[in-house]
Amino acid sequence: MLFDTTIGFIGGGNMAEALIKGLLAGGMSPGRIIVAEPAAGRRAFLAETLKVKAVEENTAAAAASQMVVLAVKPQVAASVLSGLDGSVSADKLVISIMAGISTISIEESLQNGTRIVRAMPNTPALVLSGATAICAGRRADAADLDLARELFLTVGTVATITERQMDAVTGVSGSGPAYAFSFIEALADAGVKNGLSRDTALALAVQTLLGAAKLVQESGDHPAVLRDRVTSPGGTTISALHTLENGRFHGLIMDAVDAAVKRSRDLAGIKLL
Ligand SMILES: NC(=O)C1=CN([C@@H]2O[C@H](COP(=O)(O)OP(=O)(O)OC[C@H]3O[C@@H](n4cnc5c(N)ncnc54)[C@H](OP(=O)(O)O)[C@@H]3O)[C@@H](O)[C@H]2O)C=CC1
Ligand SMILES: O=C(O)[C@@H]1CCC=N1
Repeated sequence: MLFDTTIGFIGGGNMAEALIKGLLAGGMSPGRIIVAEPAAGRRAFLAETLKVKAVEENTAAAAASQMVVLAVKPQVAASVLSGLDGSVSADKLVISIMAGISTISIEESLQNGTRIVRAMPNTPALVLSGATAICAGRRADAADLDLARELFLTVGTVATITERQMDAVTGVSGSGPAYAFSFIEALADAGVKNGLSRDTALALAVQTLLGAAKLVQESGDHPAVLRDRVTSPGGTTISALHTLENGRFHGLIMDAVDAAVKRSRDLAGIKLL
């Protein structure tokens, strides 16, 4: 059971905060959560606002926990993993949310038979609307995947995938909120350009994205079908869509995701040993 588990976060940044908030909202006791974070100000913030234990040493958080969540940047993975020494004993479940870093490389770096589950969450987890994909490392079993699923279900939806699909997930839903934020910003800017106040333009843009996403989700209709229902013959929408397609909107989004997928594959090249 997830809520009977003690969880140690290595790295107390954006994603750790989002996941901890979800766990607490789901009913987890803050006393079961310990975060290792080098920045004193950040430790104080996490301890004060979330009432969790925040420590400086990664080994202290790992040693005190049954589940260890690796929530540091991939670029510091090598030094963090080597610094964990024996604090991650083989009986612990390790969950890595680091982009690009494979379960095999973490297994080889820890060298003690630890079970690893890899996950790719996203920042809407902060408002319990995240989308996470998980996959098992070589030694993780069904119970480990279930526990990880329970963890990420506290902050949104969870899909189980193969590790080969993890780079694609990173490009689509891991990085995806950033594309959506850019789209919302551009839509609001266009409203301001055409005379709306900034507040009104932003509120309309946000609700339009929220509503459109909800309509896709709840209707089950293909987005192209729903788009046709907005697009009156000779109307305004088709003029806008024409402009988007002249700018290769569809292809541009696909190219952008391809770039993120490629970067995720490149990050896998970071040597952990
Ligand atoms: N942000 C996102 O949308 C997503 C991120 N991820 C993955 O999650 C991981 C964390 O990302 P995110 O939370 O955004 O990043 P952040 O930079 O916000 O968080 C990382 C935290 O780790 C701390 N840190 C740095 N060095 C160490 C160390 N040696 N030991 C312990 N902690 C350390 C950082 O402190 P300081 O700032 O002082 O250096 C920071 O607080 C990354 O691997 C990323 O790929 C996955 C999905 C989505
Ligand atoms: O930009 C990044 O590398 C991380 C991984 C997915 C979202 N943010």
